[in-house]
Amino acid sequence: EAAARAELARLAPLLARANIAYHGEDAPEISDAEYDALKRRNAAIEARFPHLKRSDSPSDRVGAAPVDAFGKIRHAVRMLSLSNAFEADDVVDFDRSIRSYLNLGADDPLAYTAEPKIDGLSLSLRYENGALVHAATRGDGETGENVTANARTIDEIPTRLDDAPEILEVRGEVYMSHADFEALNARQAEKGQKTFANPRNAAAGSLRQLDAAITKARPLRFFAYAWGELSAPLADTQMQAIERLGALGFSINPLTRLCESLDDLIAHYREIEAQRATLGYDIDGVVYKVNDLGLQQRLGFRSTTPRWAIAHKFPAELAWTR
Ligand SMILES: NC(=O)n1nc(-c2ccco2)nc1N
Repeated sequence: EAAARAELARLAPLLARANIAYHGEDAPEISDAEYDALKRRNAAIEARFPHLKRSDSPSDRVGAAPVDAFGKIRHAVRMLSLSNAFEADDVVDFDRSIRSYLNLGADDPLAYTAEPKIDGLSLSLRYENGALVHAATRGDGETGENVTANARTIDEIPTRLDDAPEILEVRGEVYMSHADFEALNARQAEKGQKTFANPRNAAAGSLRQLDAAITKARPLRFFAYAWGELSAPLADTQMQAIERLGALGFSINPLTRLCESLDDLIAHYREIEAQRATLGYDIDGVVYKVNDLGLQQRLGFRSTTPRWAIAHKFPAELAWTR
């Protein structure tokens, strides 16, 4: 017990600093895999000794507090992170927990979508009557940074939509391709300016610029995969909603698939993993979501993650090796 208390006391500041570096200065000190492992360790101790959970526990935090330099935007619908699955057994547990929550039998049909988990930074885009009114980073999940001028410079982010619901918040990932990342670092080095550790940091550092002209000069991409506030439903299922976002003009990841069974999910995970090295951009897993939006509604959210989705991560790559 005393050892557990001491370990939690050691982990809290370590994870807090790693969190700021990862989300704040866009230059992490420890790898994602180490960060994930420390968070798992912390959660395991808290599960074993619930009364020892600290008030500054990293388990309750999503993302990082927005920095003041940007204006702040309060998300109408919280932007959450995803719980992680590392082994196939975690995926079986995920499906089982959903079936028990919904009183579904083991053999009742339950479809999921499987989408590549883009390793970039989350962005929320608010459209009113088809016009982009603001763009915000995730921040701490409740409040993000206003990066509207920056988002407008990204080609794959439409500033006007036809046939959209009056209020439509689209969520997705801003990312940079490997080729664009290498070329940017070469230009940065030539100019004697800082180079980036990996494409995610390059994307975050390029989007979170107070001078949008700098963002405009950076090769940023965007995949849409979720939504926030809606004045009318996009569709009845996750798959149809994604297709509707595509029809509205957003880039949708072509590896997104509807899976009718767990075996389909795992098969598609392996399919995406097999293509990982040739995609030309970083992914760090596959996101499974319950396809029926009525069931998603019933499943709802835990404190920081949806019950209806999980991120099935790939084994960590030893270092950023490309
Ligand atoms: N990062 C990423 O690619 N994500 N993240 C979600 C997500 C997070 C919460 C709801 O959906 N979905 C995908 N494809």
